[in-house]
Amino acid sequence: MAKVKREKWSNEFSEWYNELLETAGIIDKRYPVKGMNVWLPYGLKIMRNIEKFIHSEMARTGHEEVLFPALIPETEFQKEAEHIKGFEDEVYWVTHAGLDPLDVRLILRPTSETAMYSMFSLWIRSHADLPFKVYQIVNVYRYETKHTRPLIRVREISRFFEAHTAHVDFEDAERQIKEDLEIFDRLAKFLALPYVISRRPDWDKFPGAFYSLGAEIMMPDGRTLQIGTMHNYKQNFAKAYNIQYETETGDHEYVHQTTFGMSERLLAAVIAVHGDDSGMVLPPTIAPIQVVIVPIPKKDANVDVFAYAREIAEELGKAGFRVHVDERDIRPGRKYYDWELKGVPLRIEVGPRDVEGRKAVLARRDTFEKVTVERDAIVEEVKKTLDAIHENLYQRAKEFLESHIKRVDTIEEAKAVFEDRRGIVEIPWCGDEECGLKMEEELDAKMLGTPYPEEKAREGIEGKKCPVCGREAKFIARFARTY
Ligand SMILES: Nc1ncnc2c1ncn2[C@@H]1O[C@H](COS(=O)(=O)NC(=O)[C@@H](N)CS)[C@@H](O)[C@H]1O
Ligand SMILES: [Zn+2]
Repeated sequence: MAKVKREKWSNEFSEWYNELLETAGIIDKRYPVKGMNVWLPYGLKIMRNIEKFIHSEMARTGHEEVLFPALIPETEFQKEAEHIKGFEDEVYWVTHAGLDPLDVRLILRPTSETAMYSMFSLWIRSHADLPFKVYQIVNVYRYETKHTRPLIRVREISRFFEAHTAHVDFEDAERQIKEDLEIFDRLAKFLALPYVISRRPDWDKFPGAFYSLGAEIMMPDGRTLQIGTMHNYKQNFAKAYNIQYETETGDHEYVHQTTFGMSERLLAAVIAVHGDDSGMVLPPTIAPIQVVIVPIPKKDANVDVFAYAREIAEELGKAGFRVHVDERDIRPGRKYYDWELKGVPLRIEVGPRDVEGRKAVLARRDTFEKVTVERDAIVEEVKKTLDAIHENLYQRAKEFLESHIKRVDTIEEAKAVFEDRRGIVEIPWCGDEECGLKMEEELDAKMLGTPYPEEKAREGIEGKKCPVCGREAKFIARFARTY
C-alpha cells in the first residue's frame, strides 16, 4: 500500500481545510456577511448527491417532504419557554417591511419547531393521522458567537435537514428514534464515515427536549464533530402548541414528538476524514465524477488515444458511472494534480501502448496504486476498484476513530490523552451533574454524554468509582475537544 501523505492534513488541519474548500471549488467564503458562504458548482454537486440519499431514505421510511416559510412571528416563537431560552440569543430578527416597522416582529428560523407546530395542531386530529412524519432541507439562521468555520459552524446553515414527527405515545416516539438511528447508520456507511452515538447530558440536551442523542465523528486533529442529532420531545411542544389527537376511545391526548437534524457538516466530515495532502478523497457514492480518463498522446505514435479514451468513457457511462475525459491541452501531470485535489476516486490513464495492447491503467486516489487492466474487462474492473476504494476509506477512518477512543479511570490519565492526541476519553461517572461539570472543567473538554444505547453506557463499570466524588460509578462518560 503506497504511503499516503497526510501530515499537512492532520497537524495544520485548519489551514489545509480552509485552503482546500476554495482550491477544490466547494464554497467561496468571501461573501460579505460573516458566517455565510456561497456554494460553488462542484461543492453543490457533492452536497446534492448527499441530499439525494437523504431524500431516498425519507421516502423509504414514509416521511413526506414539506416546505415551511423561513419567517416566524414572535408570538409563535415565544410559545415554548424552554425552547426560547435555548435560542433567544441566537435568532436573527426582521423588524421592518420597507419603511414600516412590523407590528409583530419576525424571526428567521433557527430550526423549524416554532414554524411547524401550530400547523401540526391544525393538521393532526385523530390517531389515524399518526405517526405523522415530515421533513425539509432548507436554510436556517443562527447567530453563532463562537468561531465560525465554513460548512462546520456557519450562521446561515444552508443545507439544514430537519425531520419532525408526531406519535400516539412515548413508545412509538422511541421507535422513531430507533428508525432515525438506522437511517443515520445507512447514511454514514454511504459516506464511509464511522461514528459514535452518545446520549447528551441533561445540561446539554436540545432546548425543549426530554433527551438528545448526538452522532460524533473523529476529525483529523483529534477533535470530534457532531454531524447529526436526534431528539425525543415527549409532549413538551405538543402542550405548548396544543397538538392533540382523538384516541380510539374518543379521548384527547397530546402527541409525543421527535426531531432528527443534520446539515452541510456531513460534507465537512467527508472532506476532513477522508482527505490527504493531495486534497479531497471522495467516496465514489457522492463523487460528481467517479472516473476521470486522461489520454496521454505521444507525438510520433500514430494511434488515437483520444478516440480510445472516449470509447471507454462511453462504455462506462452506459454502465451507469459518472465519467469525464480530460482532453485539455496541458501536461498529464497537471491533470492528475487537478483531479486529485477534487477527490475523483479513480483515474484511468491511456497512452499509445495501451491502445495497441487494448489495456488501461487504473490509478486509485486513496492509495495512489496503479494497476493495468484489460480493455474488455473495464466495466467490472472499475466497479470492483470503486467498491474497494469505498471499503478502504471506511476501514481507514474506522481505525483512526477507534485508535482515538481511550478508556481511563482517572482525571490524570484523561488529561494525558488530551495532551497527546486528544480524541474521546471514556471515564467512569456517578451520573451526578456536578461531577460531570467538574470533569468538563478539569479536562477543558465537553461531555459528549454516555454511550448509547443504555446497556453500552454501563459496560465495564463494575467496581469503578467516580473520579470526582469517589462514589459508585453508574455510567461511562465520554469527553472530547469538539468543533
Ligand atoms: N452553526 C451550524 N453550522 C452547521 N451545522 C450546524 C450548526 N448548528 C447545528 N448544526 C448541525 O445541525 C444539526 C441539528 O441541529 S441541532 O440544533 O442539533 N438540532 C435541531 O435543530 C433540532 N431541531 C433537530 S432538527 C446538528 O447535529 C449539527 O450537525
Ligand atoms: Zn461523582
